[in-house]
Amino acid sequence: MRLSLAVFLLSAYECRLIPCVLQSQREVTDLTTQSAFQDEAKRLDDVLQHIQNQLRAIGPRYTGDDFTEQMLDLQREQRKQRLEVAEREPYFGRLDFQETAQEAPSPLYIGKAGVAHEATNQLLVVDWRAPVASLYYAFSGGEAPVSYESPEGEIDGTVHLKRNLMVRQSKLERIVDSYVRGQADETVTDEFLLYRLGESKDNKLRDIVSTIQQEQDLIIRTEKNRAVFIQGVAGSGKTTVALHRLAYLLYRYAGRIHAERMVIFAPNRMFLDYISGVLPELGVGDIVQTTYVEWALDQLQHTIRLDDTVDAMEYWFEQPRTAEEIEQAVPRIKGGLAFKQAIDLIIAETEAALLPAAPFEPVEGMVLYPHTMKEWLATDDKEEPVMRRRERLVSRIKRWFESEWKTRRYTDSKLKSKANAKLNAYGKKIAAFTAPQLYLALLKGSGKAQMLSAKERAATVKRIQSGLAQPEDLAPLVYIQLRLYGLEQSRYDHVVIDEAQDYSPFQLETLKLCQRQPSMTVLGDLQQGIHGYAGIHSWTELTALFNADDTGYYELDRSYRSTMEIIDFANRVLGSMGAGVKPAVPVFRSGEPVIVRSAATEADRLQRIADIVREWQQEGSYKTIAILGRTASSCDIIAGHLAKAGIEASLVERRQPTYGGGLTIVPVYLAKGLEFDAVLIADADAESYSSNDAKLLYVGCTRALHKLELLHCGPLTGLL
Ligand SMILES: Nc1ncnc2c1ncn2[C@@H]1O[C@H](COP(=O)(O)OP(=O)(O)OP(=O)(O)O)[C@@H](O)[C@H]1O
Repeated sequence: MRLSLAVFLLSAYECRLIPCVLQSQREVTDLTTQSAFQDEAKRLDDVLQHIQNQLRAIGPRYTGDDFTEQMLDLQREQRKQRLEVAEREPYFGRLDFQETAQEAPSPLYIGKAGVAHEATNQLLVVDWRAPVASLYYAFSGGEAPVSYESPEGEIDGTVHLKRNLMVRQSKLERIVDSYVRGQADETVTDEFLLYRLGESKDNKLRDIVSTIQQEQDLIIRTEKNRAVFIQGVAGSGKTTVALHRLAYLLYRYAGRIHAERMVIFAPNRMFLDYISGVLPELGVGDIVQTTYVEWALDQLQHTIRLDDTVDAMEYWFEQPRTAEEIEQAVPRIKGGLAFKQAIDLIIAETEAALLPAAPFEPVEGMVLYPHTMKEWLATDDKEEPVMRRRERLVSRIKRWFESEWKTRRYTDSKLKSKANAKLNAYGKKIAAFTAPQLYLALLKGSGKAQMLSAKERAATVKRIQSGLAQPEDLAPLVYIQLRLYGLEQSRYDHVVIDEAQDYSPFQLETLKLCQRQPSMTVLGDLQQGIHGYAGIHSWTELTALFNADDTGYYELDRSYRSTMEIIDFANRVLGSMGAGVKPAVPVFRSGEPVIVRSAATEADRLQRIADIVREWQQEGSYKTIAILGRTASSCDIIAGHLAKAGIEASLVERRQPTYGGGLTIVPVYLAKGLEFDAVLIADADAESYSSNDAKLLYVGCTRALHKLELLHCGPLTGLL
C-alpha cells in the first residue's frame, strides 16, 4: 500500500523517476530513460565482476601462530567484510562532476565502501565519506559552480547529473534522477528520500547513507576536536547522524583515532540493541556501547552496586508530579555544578592535608622535614590524580629512608625493624581515601553538601555505607574516583551521548575528564525532556562546560520519521506547552489522518485496543506496531487483556535488553528513541496526560512512522 502511495507522490512531484523492474510501476514509455537504466544495469554487472574477483583473491583465513600473519589476516578479513557489503549494494548514487579544468564531466559512483579496479587502481566506487562525496550530499541544484575541500585544497566545478540508484541484493531496482543540468527544474527533488521514508521498518534502526540530507551531512563532517551539540526535533535523525559521524571520523582520521577508543552512551540496553545494526552496515566494529550507569559502575570497579529498591522511573511516571517537585528534585541538585564545586572543595582540602605536620624521624637524628616533602609535591605534576601523588610521596619517603640508611651504614637489624614500623605508621598518616569514603565525608560534613536536606543526606549516607548508590550518586562518585585515581583505561578519542537532555552537567563533566581534548557528539531534544527531574532544562547548562571555540551547536528542525499528518498532530501537543517551543517541520510525505477514538467504559477500551490491533495486523503492511500505555501498570493490564483475547504481544519492561519488533506494549517513557510503523496511544484521557505531560504525549505521538491512533476512556486529555 505504501509503495503505491510513494509512486503517487512521485508523480505529483513531476519527478524524473525512471521506471524499471518493480511490478507496480507504470509502463515504460520514455526510451531515453529506459536506455539509461540499461546502461546502469550493465555498469553494475561490470563493477560486481570486479568486486567478486577481489573477493575470490582474498583466499582462506590464516590459522597459524605468527603474529604478523595474524594482523595481516585481520586486515584481509576487514577488507572482505567491506567487499561483501559492496557486493550487496556497490553504490547508491551517481554524480557527474566536471572540474573547472576538465573538458567533460566524469561520473562518480558513491557507495558505502570505496572500491578500486584491481589492476589499474582506478576508483570504481567512491566511499561516501570521501571529500568529493560531500558534493553529492550538499548539492541542491542550479548551474552555478560548486566546490569541495580536498586534501590538496578547494576543488571547484559544475554538476551535470545527480542520480539515485537503488540496488538490492546486487540487482538494480530503480534509478531516480534528482537533477539533470539544463532541464527546466533546476532544484534537486526529494523523490528517492520519500520512497525510502515510505517503507516499513523492522526492529532495527538503519543506515541512511543513500539519503543523508545537507543539514545532516554538515554535522557528520564536522571536524574531530569539537564538542558538537545537536538539538533536533523528534525524528530528525539525531541518533542516525551521530552513528554516521562515528563512521566518518574513523575514515577521516584513520590511524589517528580508533574504534575501541570511541564510546556511545545510550539511555538503556534495549536502545543499544535497536541501533546495533547501523555501525556494522557502515563497516564499523568495536565501538564501545554502554549506558552511563553501566559505565560509572565500571569506573568504580564495582565497589558500589545500583540501588534497585527505588525505581526512579516508577516514582516519576506512575503518579503526576508538579513542576516544582521536578525543579527541586534531588537528582537535579546532585547533578548540578554547585554540587560539583562542593566536591572540588573537599578534594582540595584532602590534597592540602596530604602533607603531615610532623617530620618523619625513623631513627634519632635521621629527619625528613615537611618542607622537603612540600618541595617534592610542588615539583610533582599538578594534573596527576590526588591519590597517585600521594602514592608517589609515600614511595619517595621510602626511597629517602633506604638511601639515608645506606649512607649512614647502619647495620643493626633490630633498629631497622623499628624504623620500618615507624615508616609504615608515617605512611598511614598520609590519608588515603576511596571515592565512597570521600563522598561520605562530604555528606556527613558541615560543608556545602548542606544544599541537600538533612533527610536526603542521611538517606544517601545509609545507602553508600551499604555499598549501594542511586543513579544520581554515580556522577559525584565517578568524579571523585577520577580526581583521586584517574582513568584506568586509555582516554576516549570520541564520545557520543544520545538523549543528552536527560544528562546532568555533572555527568558530562565526568565524561570530559576521560578525554584529552573534547571530541564529542551530544544530541537530544529538550522538547522530549521527560526526565526533567534529572536532566537539563536548557542546552547552555551543558555547552557552558566547553570553550566556545571548541563547541558547535546545530539545530535540526525537519522530521523524517513520521507522515505530515502525524507531525502536524504532534505539533499541536507541543503547542499546548506555550511559547518557546519549536514545531517539527515535516517532510512532504502524506499518509492517513490521525484518529482519536473514545471508549464508553474501561472494558470497552480494552476491547477496542484488541480490535484495532487485529485490524492493523490483518492489513498486513505494518512490521512493527506499538501500544503505548502511560504507565507500566496500565501496560500490564493491556497485556493481560490481549493475552486473553489470543493476541500475541511482547510487553516491554524496564531493563529489557532487546527489542524484537512485531506487536509491542510499551510504557510511553520507555519508547523514547524507538519507532514503529503504527502506534496506538491507549489511554489519552485527561487523568493520564495532565497539563504537565505534554512532552510525554509528544514523545508517544512521534514514535509513529505511518499510522497513529489515540484512544481514551473518560474526558480526552486537555493537551489535544
Ligand atoms: N536523511 C534521511 N534519510 C532517510 N531516513 C532518515 C533520514 N534521516 C532520518 N531518517 C529516518 O528517520 C527516523 C528517525 O531517525 P532517528 O531515530 O535517528 O531520529 P532522532 O532525531 O534520533 O529521533 P528521536 O529524537 O525521536 O528519537 C529513522 O527511521 C531514520 O532512518
